[in-house]
Amino acid sequence: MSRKKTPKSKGASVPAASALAAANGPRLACPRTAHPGPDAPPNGPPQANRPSLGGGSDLYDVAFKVMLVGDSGVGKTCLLVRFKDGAFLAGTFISTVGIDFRNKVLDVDGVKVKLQIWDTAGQERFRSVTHAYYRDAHALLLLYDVTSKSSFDNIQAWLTEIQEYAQHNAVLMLLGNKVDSAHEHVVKREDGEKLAKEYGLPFMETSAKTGLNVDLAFTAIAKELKQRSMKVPSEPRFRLHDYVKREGQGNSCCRP
Ligand SMILES: Nc1nc2c(ncn2[C@@H]2O[C@H](COP(=O)(O)OP(=O)(O)OP(=O)(O)O)[C@@H](O)[C@H]2O)c(=O)[nH]1
Ligand SMILES: [Mg+2]
Repeated sequence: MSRKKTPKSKGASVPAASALAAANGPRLACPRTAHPGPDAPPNGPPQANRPSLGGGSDLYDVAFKVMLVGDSGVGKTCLLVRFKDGAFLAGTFISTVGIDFRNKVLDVDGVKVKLQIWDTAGQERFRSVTHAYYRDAHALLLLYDVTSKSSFDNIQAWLTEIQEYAQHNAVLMLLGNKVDSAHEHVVKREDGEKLAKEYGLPFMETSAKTGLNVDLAFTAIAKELKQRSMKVPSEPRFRLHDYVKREGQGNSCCRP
C-alpha cells in the first residue's frame, strides 16, 4: 500500500463550524483548535484509503474519522488536546462551539494510521450541527464525567442518538473521564463497566488531566480500524475489548 501525503495536522474547522466559532468569539480553556484554515478538507473528513487533498509533510497509509461525543463539560476537548499535544490546561471552562477537528498520525504495527478526530460541542443547541457528522464517523468515543451523575445518566440518550445517526458498524467506546478527581468520583467504575457490558462496549476510565488511558483509547481505536480495513491473513485478529481490558490502567482486571 502506498504512502500518501496529508495536510499538516493543525486544527481546522469545516466552514459551518468556522462560522459558528467566529460568531462566538474565542473560547479556549484547554488549548483548543478552532482555526479554520486552507488545509481544511473541502468535502468533509477523509475515508480509509482515500487521503485528504492538499499538501503537507505527514505521511499515512490509511485515514479514519473519529468523533468525540458526550455532554458538555465531560472533557472531550481536553481529551483531544491531551492526545494531540500531551497537555492539560486547567482554567475557565469554555464550551466548544459547533465542531473542530485535529489530525494525528499513529504508527500501528508499521502502518501509518491517520486519525482525524472531530471534537463536537456537547451543548444541546449545537446538536443539529453535529448530527450531520455522525454518518461519516468510523469510530466514536462516548464520554461521561465520573464526577457528574447526569452526564452518566445521559449516556443512554447519546447511544440512541448514535444509533440513529451513525453507521451501524462504527467502532464505539465508552470512556469515564476525570478519574483523577478522586474526591468527587460519584459514578463508580463498576457502574461504567456494567453499562458498557449491557451495550457490549469497550470501556475505560480516563483522565485528560493526568493522561491516564488517553493514548490507549485512541490507539485501541486505531488498531481496530486498521485491522478492519487491512485484513492481513497472517495477522492474529485484534480484539478491541480484550486489548482495552488488558492494557487499561486502573481497570479491575489489572489492579493489584
Ligand atoms: N479534573 C479534570 N478536569 C477535567 C478533565 N478533563 C476536562 N476537565 C475540565 O472539565 C472542563 C470541561 O472540559 P472540556 O474539555 O472543555 O469539556 P467538553 O466536553 O469539551 O465540553 P463542550 O465543549 O461544552 O462539549 C474544563 O474546565 C476542564 O479543565 C480531567 O480529566 N480531569
Ligand atoms: Mg469541548
